[in-house]
Amino acid sequence: MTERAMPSPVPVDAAAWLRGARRLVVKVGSSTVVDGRGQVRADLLDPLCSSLLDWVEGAPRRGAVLVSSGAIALGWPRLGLKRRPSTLPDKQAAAAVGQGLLMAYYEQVLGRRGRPAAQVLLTADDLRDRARFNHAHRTMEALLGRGAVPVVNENDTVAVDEIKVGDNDRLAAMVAVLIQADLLILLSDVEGLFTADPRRDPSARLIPLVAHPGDPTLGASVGQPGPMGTGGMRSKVEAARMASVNGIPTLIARAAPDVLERVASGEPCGTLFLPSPLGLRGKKRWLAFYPAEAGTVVIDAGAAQAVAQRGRSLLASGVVEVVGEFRAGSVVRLVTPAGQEVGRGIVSFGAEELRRIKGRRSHELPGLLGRVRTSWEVVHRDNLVLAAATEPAREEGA
Ligand SMILES: Nc1ncnc2c1ncn2[C@@H]1O[C@H](COP(=O)(O)OP(=O)(O)O)[C@@H](O)[C@H]1O
Ligand SMILES: N[C@@H](CCC(=O)OP(=O)(O)O)C(=O)O
Repeated sequence: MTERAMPSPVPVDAAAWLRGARRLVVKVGSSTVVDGRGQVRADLLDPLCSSLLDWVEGAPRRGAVLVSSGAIALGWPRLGLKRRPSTLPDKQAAAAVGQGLLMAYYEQVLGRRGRPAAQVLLTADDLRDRARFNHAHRTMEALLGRGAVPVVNENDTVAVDEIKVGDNDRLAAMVAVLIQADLLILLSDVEGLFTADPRRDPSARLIPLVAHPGDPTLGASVGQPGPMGTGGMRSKVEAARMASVNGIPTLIARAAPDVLERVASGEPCGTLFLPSPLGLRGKKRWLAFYPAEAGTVVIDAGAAQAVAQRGRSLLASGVVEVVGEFRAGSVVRLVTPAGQEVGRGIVSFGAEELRRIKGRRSHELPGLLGRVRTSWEVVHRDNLVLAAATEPAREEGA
């Protein structure tokens, strides 16, 4: 776990990010939304929603998205179940009941301020496909442009493992990328990221600032989620990493009624994860989040260095092995022979062709494939994002 000072002029207090933000994503976990009796925690959420709208109305062209968990926790008592369900059909049934209750609450509380609450239910498939991602983006823009508050949750009723994002922390990071948010706030039942699970270790200390979210040792100390939570602190750290790679800072803080005011006033609270100075843009943002890779391309040390450190495209001469079956245009993982992930990218050749040309020089390729092309890059650098582990080397010099 690292607590390094940030050497650059990037703001290291959440207040500056919040003040300057135009787009904000706030995620509330199940324990924030639902009490032990299966009721909405209106005492907490009413003021929280109200301060969110105060922030939106505090400057022109601001918009906020709420990512809200709680459908299952609200739904199972209403469905007459004795305890939180453990089977998928029961969880899905509970979510179907609870999601309606959740939206009824948000419509009422946001409606008091004249703001429509817009239910947006997403699965990983909606963000995996570039065309669907763009549709979702346009819908969000339309909602924000008209002053609605999108209330996002995973589409639990239909989501099975293959199409699940899996937890709402990651979903919130994906939504932050989708709307090009300036700040992601993950609210939970804990002050922020600690050096150890504070429920188990009383000596655990709060980490106020994470300057390098890509640091692989970060998260080594995280324990299990709380009784209502799904992903726990691990998924929050992962979400913060995703956001950081995409140039978005993340604050993890305790969900208090006045938490946004406290952040805005500059009071130190929570853990702030700084964005990577090499924040991705456009297609690369999407690519970094593309959850399913169609195959793996093993590349040699020279190619890994060219791609990761010199910002070059991947050429056939650097390809050592091709794993899996995929078509041209698929997303593949690039790894070294030792298995270290270099990045992911959109490949210009199908697996079968790539096997024929691996290790060969560009001038040999027309003869091998029996056709000519204007470019022979296997993965063009514009279609490539580096793995978090390879980012810091470039960040230092940036
Ligand atoms: N290193 C850590 N720092 C902070 N919290 C941790 C850590 N390890 C485990 N936790 C636990 O993670 C819980 C928050 O995650 P979770 O229960 O999933 O919340 P939510 O429902 O808000 O998403 C906290 O209650 C805390 O006990
Ligand atoms: N989609 C689920 C929540 C999933 C989830 O990630 O929950 P949490 O860890 O409490 O944010 C629901 O609405 O019940």
